[in-house]
Amino acid sequence: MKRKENSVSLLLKWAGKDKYYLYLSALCSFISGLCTMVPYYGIYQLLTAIYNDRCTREVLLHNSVLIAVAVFARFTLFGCSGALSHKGAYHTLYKVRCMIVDHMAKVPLGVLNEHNTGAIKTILNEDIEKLELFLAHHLPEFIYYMCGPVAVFVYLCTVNMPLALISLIPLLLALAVMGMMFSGMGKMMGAANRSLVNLNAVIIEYISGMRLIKAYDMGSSSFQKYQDAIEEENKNWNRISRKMGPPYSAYIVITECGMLLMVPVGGYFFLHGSIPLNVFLLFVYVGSFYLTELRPLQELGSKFAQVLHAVTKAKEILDIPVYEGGEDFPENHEICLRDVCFAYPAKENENVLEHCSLTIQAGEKLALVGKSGTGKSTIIQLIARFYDVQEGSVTIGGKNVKAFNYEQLLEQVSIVFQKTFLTRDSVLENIRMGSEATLEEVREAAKKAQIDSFIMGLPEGYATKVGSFGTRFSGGEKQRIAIARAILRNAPILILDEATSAADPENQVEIDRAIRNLCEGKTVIIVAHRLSALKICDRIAVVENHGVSCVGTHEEVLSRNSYYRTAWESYEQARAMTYQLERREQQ
Ligand SMILES: Nc1ncnc2c1ncn2[C@@H]1O[C@H](COP(=O)(O)OP(=O)(O)OP(=O)(O)O)[C@@H](O)[C@H]1O
Repeated sequence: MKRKENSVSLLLKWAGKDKYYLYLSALCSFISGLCTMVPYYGIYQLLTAIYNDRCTREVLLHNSVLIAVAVFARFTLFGCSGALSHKGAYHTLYKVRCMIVDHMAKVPLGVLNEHNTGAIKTILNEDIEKLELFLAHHLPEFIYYMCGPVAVFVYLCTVNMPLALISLIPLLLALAVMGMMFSGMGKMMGAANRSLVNLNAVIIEYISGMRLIKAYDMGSSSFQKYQDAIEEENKNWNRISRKMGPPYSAYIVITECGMLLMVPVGGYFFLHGSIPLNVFLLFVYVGSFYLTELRPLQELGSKFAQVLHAVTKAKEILDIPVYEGGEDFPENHEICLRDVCFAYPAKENENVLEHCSLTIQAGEKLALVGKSGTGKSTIIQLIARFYDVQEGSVTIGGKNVKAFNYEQLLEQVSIVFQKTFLTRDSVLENIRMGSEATLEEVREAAKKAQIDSFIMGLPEGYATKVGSFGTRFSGGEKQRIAIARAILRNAPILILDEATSAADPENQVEIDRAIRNLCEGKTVIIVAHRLSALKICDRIAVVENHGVSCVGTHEEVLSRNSYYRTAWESYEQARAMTYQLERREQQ
C-alpha cells in the first residue's frame, strides 16, 4: 500500500505545477459523481409525493428540473474533468520524458550500457504512455465511479439504515472475489512486463541487424527468435486472462444481483410494516442497482497495477546516480592509472584489470596494444569515467577524475569511437554536435579531417541530410566525419578507439592524415588495432594479463615484450608481402 501511495505522490511530484490541472479534474469528477445521487433523490421525492397523494404539477416540475440539471451538470463536469486531466496528463508525460532523457544524458555511459536498449525503449514509450492513461483517464474515473455509489449509499442510509447496510452485501462479496483476482497478480504482471521488454529488445535487434540477417540468410532463425518472444508475451497475457476471467465474471454477476436481495428483504420489511411503499420501491430500484456503477473500478484496479509498474520503471532510471564533484578541470593533463582494479557490473567477480598502473605524460601520444579482450577499451572508458574503478585511482593533472565536474570532464576529453554514429540531421549538424560553430569553422575542421571536398560534392553540400543518405557513407567517410567533430571540439585530451575495419589504402592514407591533424598538440591515447597507427605515437603500452605489462618507445617494447615482438614481425611480413605484390602489379 505504501508503495502505491508513494508511486501516486511521486507522479504528482513529477507533474509539478500541472498537478493543479489534475486536482481540478479530480474536483470536477467528484462533483460529477455526487450528481449521480440527485436523480435518485428526485425520483424518491416523486414516489413519496405519489404515495402521500400530494403529487402536484409543481412537485413534478420541480423534480423534473432538478433531475435535468443534475444530469446536465453530471455530464458537463465529467467532460470538463476529462479535458483538464488530459491537459495535465500530457504536460506531465512531456515532463517525465524530458526528465528521463535529461537524466540519461547525465548518468555515466557505462551504467546505461548495462541496461538493454529494449528495456529503455519500453520505459520511454510504453510505460510512460501508461502514465497518461492513469492521469487522464483512471484517476478522474476512479473518483467519479467511487463518488456516485458512496453518495447514493449515504443518501440511502438517511432513508433507512438497515436496508442500506444490507444493500452492501453484494459489494462485500464482490470485493472478496476481487481480492482473489489480484492475489499473485504482481508476479504475473512482472512476468508479462518482462516478456514485453524482451519482445522490444528482439524487435530492435531484428531491425538493426537486418543487413546481417540477410547477408547470412538468417531470416528464419532470427524470425524464430521474434516469434518465440511474441509467443512468450502472448502466453503470459493469456495466463493473466485465464486467472482473471472467472473472478471477473463473478464480480460482474454479483454486483448485478442486488435485486435478488433487495426485493425479498425489502418486501419482507414492507409486509411487516417496517417501511412504507415509497421506501420499498426506492430500495428495489436504487438499492438494487447503484453498486453496478462500481463495476469499472475492477478494470481500473488491474490497469493501476500496470501504472505502478511504469512509475517504478521510470524511477529506476531516474534513480541512477549522476556523478557529482564540482572541481574544475586542471591545466595539467597528465593521466595516471594507479593500482587500478576493475570488473564490469555484469561480471562482478571477473576482474578485467588487476592492480593496473599507467602514466601518460601531458602532450604525449601513447598507443595501447594487446590481444583482443585484454582490456584496452576498458582503460579508456575508465579515463573518461564511463565507469568508476573498484580499487586504485584514475587521475588527471594529479586530481582524481571522481572530483571533477562530470560535464567538464566530458568536454575536455574527446573520444572517437570505433563505430561512428551519425544522427538523422544535416552533415553540418553532425559535425557541429550542438556547438555554436559557424559553417567556416566546421569547414576548417572538415578540411583537416580530409572530408571537406567529399561533403562539398554531396547534393546539398553541408546541408545534406544524413537520414537515408547516411547509409551510403562508407566506413572511412564516417570515420573522417567523426574526426572532424573531434577537431572542432578541440578538447586537450583525445581518446581514439581506432577502427578495426581496414579501409581501402587511399581512404587509409586520408584517415591517417586526418588523425595526424587531430592529434596535433594534444594528449592522445590510441587503442591501436593496426600497428601502422603506431607511427604517430611516442610510446607504446602493451595490455595483457589484466594490466599493462610493458611501456616504452617502439624499440624498447620490441626488445622487452614477446607479444609485441611477434605482432610487429607479422606486421612487417604482411607489409613486405603487400609491397612485393604491388611491385609485381606495376611490372
Ligand atoms: N560492458 C561489459 N560488461 C561485461 N564485460 C565486458 C563489458 N565490456 C567488455 N567486457 C569484457 O571485458 C574484457 C575486456 O574488454 P575490452 O573491450 O576492454 O577489450 P579490448 O582489449 O579493448 O578488446 P578489442 O581489442 O577486441 O576491442 C573482455 O573480456 C570483454 O568481454
